[in-house]
Amino acid sequence: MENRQRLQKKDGVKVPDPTTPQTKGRPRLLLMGQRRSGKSSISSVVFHKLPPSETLFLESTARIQKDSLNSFMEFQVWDFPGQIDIFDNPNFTFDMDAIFGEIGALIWVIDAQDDYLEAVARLNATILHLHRSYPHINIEVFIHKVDGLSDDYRLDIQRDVTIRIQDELSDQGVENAPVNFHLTSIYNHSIFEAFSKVIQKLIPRLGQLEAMLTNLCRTCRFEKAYLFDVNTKIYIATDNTPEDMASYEICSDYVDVIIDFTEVYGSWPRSDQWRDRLEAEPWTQQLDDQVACEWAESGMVLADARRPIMLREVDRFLALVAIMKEGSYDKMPQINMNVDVVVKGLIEFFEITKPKDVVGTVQGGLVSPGLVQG
Ligand SMILES: Nc1nc2c(ncn2[C@@H]2O[C@H](COP(=O)(O)OP(=O)(O)OP(=O)(O)O)[C@@H](O)[C@H]2O)c(=O)[nH]1
Repeated sequence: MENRQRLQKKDGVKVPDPTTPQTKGRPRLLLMGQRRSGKSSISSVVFHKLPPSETLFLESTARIQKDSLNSFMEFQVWDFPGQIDIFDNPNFTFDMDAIFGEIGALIWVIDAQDDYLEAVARLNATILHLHRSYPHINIEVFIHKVDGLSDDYRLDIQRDVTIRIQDELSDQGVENAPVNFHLTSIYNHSIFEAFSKVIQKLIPRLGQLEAMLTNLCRTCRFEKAYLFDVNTKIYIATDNTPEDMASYEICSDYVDVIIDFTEVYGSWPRSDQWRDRLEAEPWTQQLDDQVACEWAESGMVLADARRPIMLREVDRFLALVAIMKEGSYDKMPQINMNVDVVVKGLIEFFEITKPKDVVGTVQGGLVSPGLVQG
């Protein structure tokens, strides 16, 4: 404790206190890397919706910044000051258990527009330190600021960084360390895509979520379905069809539009005339029965490909967004029924996979959604 206070006075560095109650039991994402590599910008853009151009005015981080995020799952993001090397600090010995004990992932940010050799050397030293005591920590390397670089050059840098790390680790006798690489920029969707991959590894029984979405895509003839965390636009799961950045981008932009729209207009009353039309042929059902969700539901058709996109709110954090095939609008009642079943399954999934001390004892298993074949 004395050490901690001394360091705080000396360097202005706030050392994490392992006894702080709000930090217990939540997976933690640590953002580390050299000064000015872009850590605070990433955290501000992804978790606080800061427009990327405004990161130019961010000040250098002097203390460890801890953010607690109450989302579909509670987790923390710790942003480390670039000038501090926690493994080689003459002023203070850090409490490694307090930092790395409950970690979900270590995100190491490398500025691809700068000379990255020192950053790679520090990352290597960090992996070697961690490997001894915490061999299971996922290390996610964000090769960052790739927006100004050509596609070929990006891949060259990724190859070079990967080789430098793998060579050093194998020279030190460390094989199969869990290190993954992502090319990122705050100026496009790549940073959200990379965070999606990182967060997905923290979700227990992710395979079950993916199976639900795959099943939904098959029965409703969807091209692609995503489960979004609406506040961050991170996708928590998708179906098993190949990854497609363009689909993710359009669905993510759609989430933005709906959120903005809902914030401005909230829910709106429908006129009797409009209601009568919606309840007539071919739907022939009360509108309240057709609208499967009271909160937010939306559909839109892309003019170019005539592919509808649908969005359905799952709870206040999550939304299901899917790209349908051409002509799917004719089958909307059936699709709505299936989506409804999956939404219920998703709600149940998150109830069951919550930490036991939050929900108490859980009995029974997941409901296997009974979908109606299209
Ligand atoms: N071109 C480009 N610039 C970026 C990107 N991300 C961050 N930057 C810029 O990089 C600079 C440094 O960003 P910071 O987020 O302050 O860096 P940091 O790693 O938190 O720095 P310290 O707090 O000193 O450790 C800012 O001017 C950002 O605008 C990116 O994806 N592309």
